Amino acid sequence: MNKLIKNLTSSKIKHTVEQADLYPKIESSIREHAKVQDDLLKRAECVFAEEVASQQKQLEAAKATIKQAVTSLSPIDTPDLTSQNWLDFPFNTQYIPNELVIGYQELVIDGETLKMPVTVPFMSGDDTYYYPVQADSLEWTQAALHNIIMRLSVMLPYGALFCLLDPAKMGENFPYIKQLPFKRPLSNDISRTLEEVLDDIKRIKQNYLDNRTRRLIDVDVEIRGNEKFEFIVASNFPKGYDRRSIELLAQIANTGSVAGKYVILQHNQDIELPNGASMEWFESLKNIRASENHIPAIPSLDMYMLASESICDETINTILDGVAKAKPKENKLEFTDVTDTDPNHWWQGNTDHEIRVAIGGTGAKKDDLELWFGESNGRQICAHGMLGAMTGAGKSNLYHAFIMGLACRYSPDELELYLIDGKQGVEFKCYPTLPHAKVVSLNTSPDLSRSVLSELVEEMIRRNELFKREGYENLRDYRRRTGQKLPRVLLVVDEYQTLFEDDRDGSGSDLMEKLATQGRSAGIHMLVGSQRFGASGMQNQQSIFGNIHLRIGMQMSEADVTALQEFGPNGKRLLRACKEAGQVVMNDSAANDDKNRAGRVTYLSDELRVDLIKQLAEKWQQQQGFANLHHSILLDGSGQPHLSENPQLEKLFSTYSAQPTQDDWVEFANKPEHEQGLGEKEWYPVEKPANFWLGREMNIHGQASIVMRRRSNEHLLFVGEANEARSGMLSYWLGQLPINHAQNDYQLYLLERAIKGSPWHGIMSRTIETCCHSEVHYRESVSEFASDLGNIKAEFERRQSMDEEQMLAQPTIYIVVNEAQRATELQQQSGRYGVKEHGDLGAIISVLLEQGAEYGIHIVMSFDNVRAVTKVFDRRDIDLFKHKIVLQMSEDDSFSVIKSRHAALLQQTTRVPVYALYANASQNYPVKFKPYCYRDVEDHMNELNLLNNYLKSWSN
Ligand SMILES: Nc1ncnc2c1ncn2[C@@H]1O[C@H](COP(=O)(O)OP(=O)(O)OP(=O)(O)O)[C@@H](O)[C@H]1O
Repeated sequence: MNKLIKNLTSSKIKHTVEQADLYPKIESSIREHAKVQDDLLKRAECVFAEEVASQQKQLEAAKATIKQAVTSLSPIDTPDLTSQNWLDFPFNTQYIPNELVIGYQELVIDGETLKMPVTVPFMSGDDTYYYPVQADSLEWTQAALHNIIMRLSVMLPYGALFCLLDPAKMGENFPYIKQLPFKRPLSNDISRTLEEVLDDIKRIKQNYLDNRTRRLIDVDVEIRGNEKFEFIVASNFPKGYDRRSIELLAQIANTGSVAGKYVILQHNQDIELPNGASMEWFESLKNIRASENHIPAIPSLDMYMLASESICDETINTILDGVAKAKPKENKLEFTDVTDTDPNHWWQGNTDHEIRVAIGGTGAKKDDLELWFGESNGRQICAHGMLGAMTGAGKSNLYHAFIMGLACRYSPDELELYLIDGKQGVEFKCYPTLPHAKVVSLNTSPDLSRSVLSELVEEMIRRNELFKREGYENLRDYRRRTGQKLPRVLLVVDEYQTLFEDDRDGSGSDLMEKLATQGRSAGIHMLVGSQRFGASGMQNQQSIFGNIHLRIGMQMSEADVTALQEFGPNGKRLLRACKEAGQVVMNDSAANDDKNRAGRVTYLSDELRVDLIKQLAEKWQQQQGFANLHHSILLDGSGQPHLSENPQLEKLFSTYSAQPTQDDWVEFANKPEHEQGLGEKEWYPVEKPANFWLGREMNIHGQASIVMRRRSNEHLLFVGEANEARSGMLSYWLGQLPINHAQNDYQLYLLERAIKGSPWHGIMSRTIETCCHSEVHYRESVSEFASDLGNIKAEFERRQSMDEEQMLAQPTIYIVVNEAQRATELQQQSGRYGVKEHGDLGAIISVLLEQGAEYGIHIVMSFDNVRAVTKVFDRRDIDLFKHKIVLQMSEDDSFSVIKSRHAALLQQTTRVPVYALYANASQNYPVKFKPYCYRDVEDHMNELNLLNNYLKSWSN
């Protein structure tokens, strides 16, 4: 610039432009220009200095960040495992190692050397790795393997399974192998071990993976459950490997990562591969030390990678002790993940062609495992199902998830449930108030379970006849064309083998076959469960199983899986993998082994179940405008029945608001039992029939009752030791007199001989005081009773001369003797020729037994033993009791009272519940039932009060 000015001001140029008068202008422009340039330079210098300062600042900040990052690395990312305090590490979280630390880089910052972790991509892709090793690097690469194994143990304390291969030194290179909580057992033949790994890969692919979920790592943890990731680590490969085992290992390396199996090799390149084997077989194997695998922390800094530091035994022990104590977090798939529990969204389903609900998930989805019965839209049929699972496998929970899922989806007029628990089962005890539950049976005896099936078979026949009559093919057709909401029925039987126990005539198999083959068209489906699929004693197995299209298996013993016929090889492989409660394999295409679906059932807690049942019950009650909550028919095999639970009694009082007329009684008696009537066709008012409920029969509707009429020998005899049953039955019999007779329509003469001070004394008087309002003659002394009998005899003689019309107007007379064994005055005495003869009282009773009933005079006697009966009556007299109720007794006694040994078999297996037998002279077979028993005063009073309240409702 100065040079330019100098030139311009030289004399020569000055002279040239002087005349033009330009010089001053040029000079001022140049000076101005020079000044601008100077300013610019100064400003540039200034800006540069600022930028340098800012960059310096950034560099310092970056250094601080790096320092901070390195010093606050979490223990799982720290390159040096030995430097950590593993004693305090919680080992309670799973960290999926998408990036695995395999060593460190050193970075010097301000004179301080920092160790930066070096990572490789790991479980996120198909990466498998090898350490290339020559003889001199064998040792440090072995240390690197230990580091990786320990780091994976820390990261996946209950999710890592190790398969540590060291065939040449037989495991010596992994001295801590025993301490690892999860390791694959190794067989002497390495190929066999590797084949097992490959089998496992197949199983996992089948079990969890599909188009949507391609890798185990992507499967929901709730569904994956305790399925582990496996790390196959081979030391000093290929020493000790033959061609086959290398081929298998390569196959695992190439295909295993999707199934969570990852291979890491220490490849000793000084050892030649066996003939024909090639490292090329390992398609995705990467050199772990090659820098392209690493994600360097600061790419622009050229740093040297060092291997992991060797890890000391103490650290290994501490880590493995911690891992051994690690408890997996419970990964439950919750019922609420799958089912909408908002009552406003319930009951949207329609059961025209099927019932279907999700009970869990198979893979990435939580709700794609469905159970269904009916005909799917594609016309696939699934009539019935069978569930096999060992105890603890989650069978009960599956029933609950299914039942409650259905109950939320379908309203009670779309679906009815019959739920039968096994012999000792009370799993379904929460369901009586579920509005869908029609029958709930607990502690179900074989007889009882068969009777429920029998009821369903009858329902099936009724339905199929209805469809046929009205010209419809099946339930779907009927519902669609008539718009009638006839509900589908689902029968669930837990421990279904009970059906075939003590089943001499094969009726259990028969009933099951009928339902299996014809139930579907009537919309009746069964889900039966047991520990095994088959059941001993089951007949017609082929025909039954042919209609069980759905098979559900849960965890089972190895032997049971092997013996299974209901699943093919694929299904069995999946079943073997069911290692936890809730894991399930389903196949809804009977024997098609390609249709297996494996997954996990949702978990439904007891509290939630009870709460949902309550809400469902309330919703139904509101919707129907019922005064009371719904109550299903509850059968309990273990307890005695209560009169207050008798649905026929309830029906009688709810139907008639006053004492029923003769016509009402005919109507009620003729009504079938499934409509809560008596199912009694022979009910003629001229015979003044009276019905007495004495207990519950071993079937759904059957209430054990006797009808006493004005016909010959209509008398009642109770015999047996069980006092609570005899006293119970007799007292409730007494309580029912006013149900059958209006006031003044009957007279009761009762001799009570129960021992004063015993628990049985006072039962009858209490009943009479509470319930009987008619003419009652209660006696405890035989002499008073004797005079009553004298009067009755006179009345009997009076009635003998009456015509039918007059007779009908006479009240019925009941003569009752309780604890008759203690009324010795009734006993026969040896006569003059050693022949036994009736005394005065016995003679009257004998006459009345023979002829009294036609004249409306009935005798009811209760004895605690058969010997006492035979002391009062001879064989002929005993036969004059048309109705006999006997309790457990010896065979001889049973023969002498009911002419069969059935009463000797009543309490064959248990003392409770108490059973009784009703032998009716005009029926061939005695009927077993559970009698109403006397338990204690409070219970007795409650029952009597209820009865009295009913009776009062008639007199108001
Ligand atoms: N789907 C599930 N998810 C998680 N845990 C479950 C699941 N199902 C069951 N369990 C757990 O397993 C335990 C046993 O389940 P469940 O009572 O249903 O088994 P079970 O096969 O009916 O056994 P048992 O025959 O002995 O009654 C339950 O207490 C529950 O904690």
